Amino acid sequence: MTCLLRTNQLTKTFQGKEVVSNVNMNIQKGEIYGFLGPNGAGKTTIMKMITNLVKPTAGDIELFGEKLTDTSYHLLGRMGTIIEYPVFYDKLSARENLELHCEYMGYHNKQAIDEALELVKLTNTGSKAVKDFSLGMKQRLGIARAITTKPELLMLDEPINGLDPVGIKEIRDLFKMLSKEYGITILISSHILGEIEQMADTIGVINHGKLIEEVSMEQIREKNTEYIEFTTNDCKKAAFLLEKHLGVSNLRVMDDHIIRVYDPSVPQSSITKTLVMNDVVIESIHKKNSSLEDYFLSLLNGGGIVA
Ligand SMILES: Nc1ncnc2c1ncn2[C@@H]1O[C@H](COP(=O)(O)OP(=O)(O)OP(=O)(O)O)[C@@H](O)[C@H]1O
Repeated sequence: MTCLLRTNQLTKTFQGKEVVSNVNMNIQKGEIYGFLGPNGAGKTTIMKMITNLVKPTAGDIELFGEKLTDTSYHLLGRMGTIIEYPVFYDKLSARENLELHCEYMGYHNKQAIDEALELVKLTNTGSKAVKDFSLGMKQRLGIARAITTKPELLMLDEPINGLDPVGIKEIRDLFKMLSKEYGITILISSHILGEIEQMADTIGVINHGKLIEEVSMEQIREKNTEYIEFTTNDCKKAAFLLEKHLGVSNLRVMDDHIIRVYDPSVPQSSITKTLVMNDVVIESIHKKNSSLEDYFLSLLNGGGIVA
């Protein structure tokens, strides 16, 4: 696989505070890379450095195999971006905004504007001024603008903000289509883990400015395990009984009342029977699957994957 975007020890300090620390990211050509992290983790700052809007304090960025410098306009022209909320000429229509953008980018292909508007379902907005668009329509127009010039890399900072569930599904399908059919590489940040889970090939997890994990979804799915979770009044006694009577060693006490058993050979009925016969109350018991959310939370809490 070819690496389309790579950062080497990328670091940014604002007023003496390091907000991005030695980040080494690797985005392969053709993949959808999901960038996950809580508010303030540093995602937007990294994206701004990749588009030359913010200058790194240290480290560097390689785009399309070339080092990014202050004058790398030819590299930036091969990217489509939405960073923070897209800004438009408010009094102009969707089409007029895209025409201006194409002119600015030196991209002369009127048909591409029709195609982009069609892809984001904004063909029937006519002469309506963008100031009268809903937030979701503006987000869709931002995506149209980012894809009009047929970029090789699309970089989208929280692009589904403001969209309703139907809109989110449409945009998710659009990204997948752009990736599969047009071979566009996509870097997308989102707080909505389920969205990333359904779209991304690779995820990069960032917390406090550090990239704490870069892993393929395939690897995460392989690590995904079934477990039995139960709520009880006495975790300590329950854990002791399960170990003594059923030989369970792979369990995790989640809090004062919740235990997870990661042992596929132990049936749920044996757990219930053992605990009830020894006067431990079970308030609820379920079979569950560890999801990306569990994985993400365990990383952010400083642990490894639960398994
Ligand atoms: N221009 C700036 N001057 C000073 N501090 C800044 C500046 N831009 C960002 N920061 C700080 O850098 C940190 C990272 O912010 P950033 O916007 O990159 O995070 P984020 O992961 O994109 O979060 P969010 O999802 O909330 O946008 C935050 O603590 C933020 O306050």
